[in-house]
Amino acid sequence: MDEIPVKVAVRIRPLLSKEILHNHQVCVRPVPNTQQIIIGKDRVFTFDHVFGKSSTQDDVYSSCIKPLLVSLIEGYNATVFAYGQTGSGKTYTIGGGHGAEEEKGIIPRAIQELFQAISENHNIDFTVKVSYIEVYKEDLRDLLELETNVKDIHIREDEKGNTVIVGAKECQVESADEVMSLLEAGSAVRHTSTTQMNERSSRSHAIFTMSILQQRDANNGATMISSKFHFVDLAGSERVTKTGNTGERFKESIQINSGLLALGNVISALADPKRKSAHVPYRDAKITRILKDSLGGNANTVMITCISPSTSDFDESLNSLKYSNRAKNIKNKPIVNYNPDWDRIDEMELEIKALREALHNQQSSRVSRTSQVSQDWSQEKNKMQALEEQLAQYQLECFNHRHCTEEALELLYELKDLSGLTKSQKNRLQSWLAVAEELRSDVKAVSGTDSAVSVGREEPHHITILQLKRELKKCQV
Ligand SMILES: Nc1ncnc2c1ncn2[C@@H]1O[C@H](COP(=O)(O)OP(=O)(O)OP(=O)(O)O)[C@@H](O)[C@H]1O
Repeated sequence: MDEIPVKVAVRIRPLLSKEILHNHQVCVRPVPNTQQIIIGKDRVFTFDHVFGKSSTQDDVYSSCIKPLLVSLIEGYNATVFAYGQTGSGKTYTIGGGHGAEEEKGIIPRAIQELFQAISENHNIDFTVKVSYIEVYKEDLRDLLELETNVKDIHIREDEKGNTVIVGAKECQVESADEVMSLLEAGSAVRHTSTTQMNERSSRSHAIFTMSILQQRDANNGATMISSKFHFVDLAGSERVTKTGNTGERFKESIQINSGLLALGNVISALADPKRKSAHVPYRDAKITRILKDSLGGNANTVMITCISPSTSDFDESLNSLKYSNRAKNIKNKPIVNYNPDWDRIDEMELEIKALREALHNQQSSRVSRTSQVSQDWSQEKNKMQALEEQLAQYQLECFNHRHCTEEALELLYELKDLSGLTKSQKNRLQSWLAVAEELRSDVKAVSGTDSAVSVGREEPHHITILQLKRELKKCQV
């Protein structure tokens, strides 16, 4: 598997009218007939492509993107990402679908060319799908389906380690016009706002993806090939002091800068010549997770660094050039993606796994609630049982008392009939009989009617339990 370096292009935009008005000077320019750029008096950098202020959209597309589109159709994944300070020309270069024909950026041109190639390749059956998401303050938003909850869009890795975004809408498209309307609709709802540095500043990282599936003639070898082209318009790096951002814009700046810092750390780790097994901090931000395959992975990648020519932006431009200079050392290993069904199955498996996890979490919270209820219920049941036993015990004691009283009474009556008792004995016997009679009527009052007792003579506590159980059932209903 060949290693191919990430290609880095630098584009210098022209001075804007307001900069000309304020008499800004130019501090950076291309060195004629080379791929070099000079900033300040003598800082020179070399890149794969350098585009000066009069470069056209077509120049950038033809040199940087056309080869990627060719490789896309061959089955390789491709990525182009625009990096640079706020207001340096990233969105202009990537192109959100607006503007006159010659002003159209990379995406509209790639769409046009892809459908041109499809119409010329009659023996290949193409299926094209597009998705469009943004990373806004570390949340993923579906720009083609705004109703989708941000929590339902996830970045996952399939078993081969490829990055997949699950949960975002993928629209199957049949024509360039159809893709253009989706691109325009998505770009219109992207987070943008006016800042001191840019009238229409992108406040999010946007990722427009075209996925193509090709079914080729079986005689030509592989039957199915799939590939993806990511077009990434990063939010611009910004100095909070310079932008004067406050409130919500300030919070956005912090998130934007920390995402770009994470990207810088990934680039540094990958570009370090001493790196062999060193950790690459892809997981530090959503944007670096999304770009994992494109930086050090299996895609053909082009980074386009946009810079402002103005002396007032000297520091930012120099930083961008240093950042991009490092990125040149990143090596990717592009591969052709055969049998996309497997990839689709992997994606579906990941989706199922995510759904299973969600279901499991839901179930376990329900189980814990149910187990609390059943715990309470079993405590109540135990209490009832203890009460039942206690009552049965009382009932039994009561029965014994009554039994003793009855026997005592019988004996006393027998004694009463005996002759030869002294008067005082007769008197004592009489008073015992009175006490015993009284006791019997008390016990009767407590233990119920005679009939109940007569049945209960055998097993009085069972009757109580049965009654209690009936009462219990009534309570349970
Ligand atoms: N090569 C160019 N030729 C002419 N105008 C340009 C060029 N590049 C950028 N501009 C103009 O500069 C302004 C800022 O450009 P753009 O919005 O693309 O910057 P950005 O880098 O995307 O900014 P942010 O990060 O704030 O979104 C726009 O008015 C755009 O039309």
